[in-house]
Amino acid sequence: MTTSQLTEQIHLKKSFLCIGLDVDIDKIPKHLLKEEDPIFAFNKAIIDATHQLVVAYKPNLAFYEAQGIKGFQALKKTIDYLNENHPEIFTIADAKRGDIGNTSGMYAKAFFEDLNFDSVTVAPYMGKDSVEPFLAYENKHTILLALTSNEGAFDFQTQSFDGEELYKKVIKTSKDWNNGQNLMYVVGATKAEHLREIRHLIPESFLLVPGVGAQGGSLEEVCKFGMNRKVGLLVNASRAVIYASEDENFAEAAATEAKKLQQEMASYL
Ligand SMILES: O=C(O)c1cc(=O)[nH]c(=O)n1[C@@H]1O[C@H](COP(=O)(O)O)[C@@H](O)[C@H]1O
Repeated sequence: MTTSQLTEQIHLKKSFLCIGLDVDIDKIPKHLLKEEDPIFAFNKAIIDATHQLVVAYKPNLAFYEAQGIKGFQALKKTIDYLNENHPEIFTIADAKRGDIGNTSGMYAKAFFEDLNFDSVTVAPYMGKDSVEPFLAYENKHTILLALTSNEGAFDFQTQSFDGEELYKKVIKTSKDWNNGQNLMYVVGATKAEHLREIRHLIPESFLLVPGVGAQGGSLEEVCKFGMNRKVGLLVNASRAVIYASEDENFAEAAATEAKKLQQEMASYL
């Protein structure tokens, strides 16, 4: 999917919501455990109830890997279900990968070819040759961790080296990498006050902004400082939406939470 197609969807749905499919088998409604594939059953119900309100879904790989082969099968079924039924929805493999070049090439093949995700999250720590194998794919997007939502972001990312904060160096340097036009960046909603400066560095790039809902980030602040003339934002919520209820009506409850976020987003568009 191209960024123009994504922007089109944002205007069509009046939403830049991404729902994080961070499915913890211990948190899903108990009645689903008798299903052959409880994780997929949960995802399918959430997708069926919310697809009109969102422009992206983001399964976090950790939740699937934690369930071994069954988790991988559920992930594969989920991405296939999305690609078959909702090809207009942007998909993000939240895998936070990045390794020496030939290994990154294999990660890129896994997420872009085998699983056919539109994008993958990548850590910048190993530099240019660890990220370029992802960038080589046309119409696929590499979402680089810039300033993350967690407390540990202050350990390295906001530290200054040669008078410049590391996350800014990451952003500036990455722009010159081959196929840098395929980059998007992660900026945590809990760090919204940094968005204004980030927008000076990358006025046009899409930002994936996790951290509203369970982590307490403000959607209003994110929009105020982070929105560009083409919107340029994907705001993710996982737990606050998908675990809105533990009862049989869990998908409806998730849709209600998603609708609240979508309506707030519509008011900023
Ligand atoms: O890359 C991410 O998506 C990510 C980056 C970041 O800085 N902070 C962050 O919370 N995330 C992910 O976004 C999701 C947030 O989940 P909730 O806090 O439940 O909404 C999780 O899948 C996190 O792994």
